[in-house]
Amino acid sequence: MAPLISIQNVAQKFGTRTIFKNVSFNIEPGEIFAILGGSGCGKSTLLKQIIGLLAPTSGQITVAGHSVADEVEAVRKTIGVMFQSGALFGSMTLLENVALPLAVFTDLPAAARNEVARIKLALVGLGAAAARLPAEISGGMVKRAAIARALALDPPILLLDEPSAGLDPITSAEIDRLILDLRDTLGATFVVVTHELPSILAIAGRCAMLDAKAQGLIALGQPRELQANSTIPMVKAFFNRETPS
Ligand SMILES: Nc1ncnc2c1ncn2[C@@H]1O[C@H](COP(=O)(O)OP(=O)(O)OP(=O)(O)O)[C@@H](O)[C@H]1O
Repeated sequence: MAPLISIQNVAQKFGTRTIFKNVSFNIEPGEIFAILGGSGCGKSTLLKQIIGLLAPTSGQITVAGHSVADEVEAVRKTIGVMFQSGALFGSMTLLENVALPLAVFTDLPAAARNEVARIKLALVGLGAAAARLPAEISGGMVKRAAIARALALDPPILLLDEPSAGLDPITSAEIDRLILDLRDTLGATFVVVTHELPSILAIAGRCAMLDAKAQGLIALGQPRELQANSTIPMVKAFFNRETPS
């Protein structure tokens, strides 16, 4: 099967500063793929490149067979994004937040948009909270609602930037469970940026680790395999919670 996302020899420079170079890996349909690495190594930059918000300095990215450089509109139709901040509109109910992409990108009438939004909220366990405002719900519920909004247009690929950030361990584990369930029920592919080791071990089939000092990829593989066998100090340190030697 062709890879769903193909990243080939990708580099990003800002001015004369290289963030990363020679980054290459594929993501297969149905995977939950984690992108890891310390602050500033370029995780969010790579997500922006995948959705065509930032053109790589060099290299090629294709998504579902479409070149991001040449066919960005086709690429965007295949991807739902949850940004790090969650970014729900505070003055809108959860139902209105989830229905918003349907109003912007489809010709569905309001009643149908609301019905789809209700279904997406039910999928993430928020069926009873449709009329609430973001300020009235917990941090975990905000993340769920943001995931529901990313699902609004039924994209085959979901990019989640730190879905567990700021959550307690139990709520974080509930978000992990939700991601696994959505992958299984929808057959969607997930690309998840995260720092949370328990989440990575719980959900990711494979992961890629970027490193600022190495200016690129330092590990690619199954998390438990990397945890057990990597000899790279930064990778060992991350997976075994040690100070790098
Ligand atoms: N548009 C830009 N112009 C200049 N520098 C940038 C730009 N965007 C990002 N950077 C720099 O590139 C580096 C990588 O940023 P990025 O946000 O991708 O890191 P990250 O791995 O997602 O970090 P974090 O875990 O802190 O979110 C950082 O040093 C950042 O300051």
